[in-house]
Amino acid sequence: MDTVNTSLTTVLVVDDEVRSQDAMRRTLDEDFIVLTAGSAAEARSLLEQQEVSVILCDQRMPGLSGVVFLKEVRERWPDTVRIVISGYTDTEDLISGINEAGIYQYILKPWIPDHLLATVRNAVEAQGLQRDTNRLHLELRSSTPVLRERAASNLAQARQAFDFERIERAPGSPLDAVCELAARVARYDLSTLVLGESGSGKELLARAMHYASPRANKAFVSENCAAMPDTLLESELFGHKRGAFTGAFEDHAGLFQRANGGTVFLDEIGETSPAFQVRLLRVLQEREVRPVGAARAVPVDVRVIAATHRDLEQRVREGLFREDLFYRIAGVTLTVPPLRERVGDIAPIARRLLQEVGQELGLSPARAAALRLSDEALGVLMAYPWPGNVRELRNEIARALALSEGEGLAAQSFSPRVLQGQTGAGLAALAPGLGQAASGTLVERLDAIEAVILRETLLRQRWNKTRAAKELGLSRVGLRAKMARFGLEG
Ligand SMILES: Nc1ncnc2c1ncn2[C@@H]1O[C@H](COP(=O)(O)OP(=O)(O)OP(=O)(O)O)[C@@H](O)[C@H]1O
Repeated sequence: MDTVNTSLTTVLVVDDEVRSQDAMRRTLDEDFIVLTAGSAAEARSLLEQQEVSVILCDQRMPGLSGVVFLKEVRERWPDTVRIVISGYTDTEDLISGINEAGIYQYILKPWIPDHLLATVRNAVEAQGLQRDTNRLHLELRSSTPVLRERAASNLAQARQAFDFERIERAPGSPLDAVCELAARVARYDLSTLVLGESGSGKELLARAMHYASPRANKAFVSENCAAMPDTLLESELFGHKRGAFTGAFEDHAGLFQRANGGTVFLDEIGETSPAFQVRLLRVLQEREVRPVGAARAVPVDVRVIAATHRDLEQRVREGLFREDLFYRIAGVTLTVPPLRERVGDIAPIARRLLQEVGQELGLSPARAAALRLSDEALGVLMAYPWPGNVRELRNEIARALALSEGEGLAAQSFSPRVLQGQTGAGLAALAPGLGQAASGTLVERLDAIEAVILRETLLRQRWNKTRAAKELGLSRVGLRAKMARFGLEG
């Protein structure tokens, strides 16, 4: 069992296979504190000792299935985000337990490191936002005048928190035009498609639209359509009736019903299967959902905002996305540019994130507001292309702030990949290294080329040695030996 650690975001991996534990740790430990447990008993004992934000639990463990354990976790530690990892899509046990255990996401083996990392990052964010939304809607439903008054003031706060003005940007930013159009269409029930790379701010924009619309006092619910197989996604969005499938012990209202009167944000719509697209199209056309196993459909009144990082029109041309659904969801299309195309936005966004993260780390609002970013630190942030966009910037600031002392961030606190300033720089950008290959013995020249290839791969893989070794067909040990030989450090 791991030693106990204290940190902002802790992820607990529960898996009886040490090799899987290690693989997950390697994928996650740049961004999170990762604890591992080989059994439910070990996991319980860790949970009793410290706060854990996310649990990744293998479905197959000796003596106890993942979802059964996660059901217990839900009861005892309800704020924990629960993710199950399984090699089996439709086992009865999994389906029956998944709703009761309140599973945030379901990841199929073999999992892909980037996807796993993105899922956990999203889960951490969702945890914070969901808590706020739940509180707000609980209070709005409550009936005493005092509580209603409080709820109204919470709604005012939410409106302020998700106002378009809170989408940080520099004067003249390309985001101005996007926000202006979004604000203009927010009050109409036009279906909206938000395009943009992962982490660029699509959900933030969708939320701002919701709170600027007449639907603001109803729920905003968000679902990542790439996260689960069709059967679960359908049950999650449209609900199911008791007895609809093995283990459906109770009626379950889907997100569309729960968001009635409000807004449903469907993230990663481009990843949905043709079968699911047909069902969604029917719901949107008929404005009613039929829960799985139900005889009758239920009318729903929701505004749908969909998002994707894909070129959806291209997918339509390739026959991967239904054209009729595309036109149904893309009444208005908004495109959030990647952060590298709006370098000017980095300074205001970084300052905002520094304050937010400072408060999350326990600083008072006044002390968090006093945190400063040195010019040198800002220069480093502006030189980096941010492939993971604002989400990556946020994680970098959180990490750097946790490591630094004093009143602000110094450039040295950033991680090596950000300090290097470039990812995907390519061989051309590393020409000085190649210059050394122009003279010397054959062995010396080949060495120089090898060093350049290693460095380029490591930069592109953000110094993740497992991925770099895999790409180059080396073992991790072999890669480390070569890095030591060429003086490369990550
Ligand atoms: N302009 C901005 N100002 C302040 N915070 C921002 C801005 N853009 C994004 N963020 C923050 O960055 C994080 C990622 O944004 P968001 O979740 O909206 O991205 P996304 O495009 O929906 O990502 P994904 O497609 O991966 O779900 C969130 O914490 C969000 O609040």
